[in-house]
Amino acid sequence: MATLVLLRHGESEWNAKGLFTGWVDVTLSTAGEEEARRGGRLLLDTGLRPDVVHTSVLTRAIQTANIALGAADLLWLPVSRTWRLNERHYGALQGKDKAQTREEFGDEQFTLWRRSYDVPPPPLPDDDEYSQAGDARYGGLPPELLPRTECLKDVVGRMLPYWYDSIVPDLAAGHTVLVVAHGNSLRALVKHLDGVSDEAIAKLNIPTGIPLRYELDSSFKPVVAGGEYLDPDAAKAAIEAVANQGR
Ligand SMILES: O=C(O)[C@@H](CO)OP(=O)(O)O
Repeated sequence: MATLVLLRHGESEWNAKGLFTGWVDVTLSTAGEEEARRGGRLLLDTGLRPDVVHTSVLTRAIQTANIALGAADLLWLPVSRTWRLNERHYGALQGKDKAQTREEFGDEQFTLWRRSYDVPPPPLPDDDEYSQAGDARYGGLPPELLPRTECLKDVVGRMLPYWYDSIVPDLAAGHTVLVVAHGNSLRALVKHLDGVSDEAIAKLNIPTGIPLRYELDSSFKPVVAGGEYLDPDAAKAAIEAVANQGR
């Protein structure tokens, strides 16, 4: 048996403003910092002690990991960072207001772009103010791997190599692993773990700042489907709020 804990970053400045964010590197809001602290305290209070941490290379996930680990008195843990755990690249929607996008393109198109498994938004031009084309943190990536847009299926495709090559070996070594990432990169991981269908994943949302614990069997599959949020009541309300964004 191995233990995996998933934590979505706390509310970001752009979550608070209702903007599509994707790879734009925004920071946590004050409420998001508090959510990250609460996440760390939940780990401490439930006696769930990670041994290693994996995050994306986006500031909001790194801040969340630092704040949560600080609250759990675990700032010394080893941390690995990878672009493969980044939020979904939201293409031409990055920087756009969710409610305005829904009004302009209609509910069907909005929901298709936001939650369908395999329909990406239009690509983001490299000269757009919200492009990551010149961002130093991706300088070491082969250019063909740097996305200009992604659907969830693309995120599953770029996240899984990291799951198999870096996270599974930690689990196999007996470590309790904490993954601090994003709404859609965690949806991609949950889809893989729980074998969620392409249709059903559209309805699955991840709340900010509430640790989700999975016990995994020897094949690294969940013993209990869907795992267990450390604060189930708070998670229920927060999941609803994510589902209703832009409405
Ligand atoms: O804007 C984004 O990058 C994501 C997560 O905040 O939004 P959504 O939940 O709409 O996919």
